[in-house]
Amino acid sequence: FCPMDPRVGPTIQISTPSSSSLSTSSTTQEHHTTVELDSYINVTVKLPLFFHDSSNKNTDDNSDPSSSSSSSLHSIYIRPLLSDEEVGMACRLAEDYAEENGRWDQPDSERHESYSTCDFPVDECTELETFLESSDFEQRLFQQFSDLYNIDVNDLSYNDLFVAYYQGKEENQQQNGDNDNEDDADYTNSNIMDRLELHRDGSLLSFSLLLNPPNEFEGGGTFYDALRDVRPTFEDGGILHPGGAIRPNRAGDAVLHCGKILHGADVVTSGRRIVLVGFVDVSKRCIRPGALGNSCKEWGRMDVAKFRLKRQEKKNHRGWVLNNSRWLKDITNNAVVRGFVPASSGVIRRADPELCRRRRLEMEDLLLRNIILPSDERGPKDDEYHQFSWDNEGAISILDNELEEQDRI
Ligand SMILES: O=C(O)CCC(=O)C(=O)O
Ligand SMILES: [Fe+2]
Repeated sequence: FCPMDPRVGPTIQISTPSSSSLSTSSTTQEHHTTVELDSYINVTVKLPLFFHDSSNKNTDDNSDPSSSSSSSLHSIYIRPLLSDEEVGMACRLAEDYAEENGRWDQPDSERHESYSTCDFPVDECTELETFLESSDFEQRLFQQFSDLYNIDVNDLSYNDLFVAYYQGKEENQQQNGDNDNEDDADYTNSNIMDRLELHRDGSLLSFSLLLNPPNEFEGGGTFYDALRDVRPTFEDGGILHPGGAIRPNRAGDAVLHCGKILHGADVVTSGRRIVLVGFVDVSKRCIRPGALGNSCKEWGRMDVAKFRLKRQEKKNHRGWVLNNSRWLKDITNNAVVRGFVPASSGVIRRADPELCRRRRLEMEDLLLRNIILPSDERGPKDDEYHQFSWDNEGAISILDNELEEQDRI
């Protein structure tokens, strides 16, 4: 066993939810969701570990016990959150609203500046918002997050909740079939998205809940860089796919994950995929100060390496001829002294995509081990405004604050 080997298989658990964790029956509600959800399966996919701390062989040294093992954030959880009946209703309400208002025709770059998606926020559509409220959706979701990550529901809050739409490029072409200019790729492909590139969310926790039936599209799902080389096994219920995509096999199932895990939406090759996506913030009292800032600095370094290589490549030459004749007049014809400096191999080496990916995954692994403080290290439960006194804690926590203002990074 080598902890550095990303090909270590995932730990996948399948179980039916315990009625205590997901009971949706409520005597106070007029509608009846009963415990239908309990009959659906749960799947948990654990990310391989990438970080191997060779300097910390001494197990007596407990200077940073939090970084010594994987945490609940290393797992991706597929959980039923809406019943068949509920998800059918939610999907219809979302579709009607989006169609009437043209909300899925192009990415909304005002709401999500980087990595825009074709979407609309739930609070824009009163019918859907009211329906989700009447179904106690938030309570169900937060309870699920709370159970999975050991965070009090009072420490969770929505940062964003929206319905996103992906569509295969083929469908776009058919829809625009009256256009007979085949060269006009922009027109035939339209602005509708078929995927979302790898990114991290601004929120610590995220989910995407499939609203339409999985037989309405091919491809799609949420994919994770850390699962790229993990081989699916028959035990995963057909949910994990080669390349690292997780595709729930029933509408109403949600994929819950830490938003800081590098992920994206896999290409929808045909049909349309509608998902309810949420970014969920965790109060600062539960977060280790500086943890996110440190990881971002490392990830930034990888981006800089890539950028430097691109710049070097643009120069389009293989090196620099030294001109030492000004200083070494007597031996100007000596080729050794004249010299030739090749374009920096260090720049090429540091920007190697696999090396950068490995380093990014190591930092991600460390972040997942560290970012949530153990319950006994969390500050007092306080009113929300207490969060903002953080600026006193120095530059790194200010960096954390700035990062939190972004929706996707
Ligand atoms: O579509 C998905 O499953 C993932 C979407 C996502 O990552 C996002 O909207 O930030
Ligand atoms: Fe995301």
